[in-house]
Amino acid sequence: MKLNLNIANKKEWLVKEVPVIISGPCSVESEEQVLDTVQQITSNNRIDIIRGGIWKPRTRPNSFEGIGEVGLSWLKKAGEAVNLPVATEVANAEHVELCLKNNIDILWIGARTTVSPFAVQEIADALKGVDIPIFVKNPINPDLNLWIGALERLNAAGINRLGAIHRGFSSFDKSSYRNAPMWELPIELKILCPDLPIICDPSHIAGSRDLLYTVSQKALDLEMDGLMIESHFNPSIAKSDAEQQVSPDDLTIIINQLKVRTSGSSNKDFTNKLEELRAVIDELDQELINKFASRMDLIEKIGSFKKENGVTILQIERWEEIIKNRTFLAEKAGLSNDFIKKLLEIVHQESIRLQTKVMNNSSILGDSK
Ligand SMILES: C=C(O[C@@H]1C=C(C(=O)O)C=C[C@H]1O)C(=O)O
Repeated sequence: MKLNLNIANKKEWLVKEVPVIISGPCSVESEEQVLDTVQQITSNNRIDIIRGGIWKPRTRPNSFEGIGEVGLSWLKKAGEAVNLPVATEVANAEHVELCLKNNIDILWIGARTTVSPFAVQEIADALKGVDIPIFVKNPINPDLNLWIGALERLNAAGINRLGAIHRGFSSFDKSSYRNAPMWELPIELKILCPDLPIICDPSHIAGSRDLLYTVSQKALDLEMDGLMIESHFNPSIAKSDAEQQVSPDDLTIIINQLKVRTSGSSNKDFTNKLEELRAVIDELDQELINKFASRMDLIEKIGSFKKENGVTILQIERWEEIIKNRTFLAEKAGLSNDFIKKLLEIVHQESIRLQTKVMNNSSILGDSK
């Protein structure tokens, strides 16, 4: 099912050329810092929108919580100096009002605000009757409906220059990322609403400069419309997120390295070969489905035996044996360990679901096995 959002054509207001690049400091710190940064990053003529944080939601108190209202005019002036629109994050109605008073061109709702429907509704109400583009960052937890809900609330308030920003998700798992990308969520959003522009924020996903290029390139290969990359004229003295802000020179290097690929090609050799290969994939998928169906038939049979003999559904030893053996086989076949483990997990969940159905297929009035 597609989302029923009434949104303006992204090519008219935002995506003149892929990727749209939004850049600027994590936080506006001083009038000189924002102006210097903006002048230096725009010398490559590749920046479309200037960003700068004014109010910073910090996890713990006593770290830099943003310069506040005074920074709005510095941000706007810096944008005017390079003739580009400026964007900042809002978290409540007062922020919206101050941004509008200072002619900020674009607003975004941060990940910690998107999680709260009350906060999003307050912002949407403050925006009623205002024609301004708004981006919604994904909520910090991987809940697609919260993300969609925020977009719907803004759309219902009359905002139709809408976009989403993918900044990754908080996760307990230790990984090289600051926020797990979980690419499947923005992909699902894109499927549900193909017209919605999606911008990737590699700075918050990566959390460090060295991963910025890889994450940015992946976002473009997943057909995202643009990138929001934090930059600072001197990242080592930045008051917030110093490790993930990039210098103007490094920003240009990253942008120049990016490859923009197209979703199709008119080259006949390419399309013929692709069709051939896809026909083989279609057959293999059919085989996989048949095999899964046979496996699940057996699972149900085993379920009935277990039921007759009063044996539990979950058999940890057998399952551990399966994981050990199948990961060994998969590795020999050149498949990734992570892939096969995830696949087996889903298969096991389905086995348990089916056997639970078999076990419960009786009522207190009479066994219908
Ligand atoms: C099918 C069984 O039940 C469960 C499902 C399994 C499977 O999908 O292969 C394995 C072990 C059990 O946790 C079984 O006991 O063999």
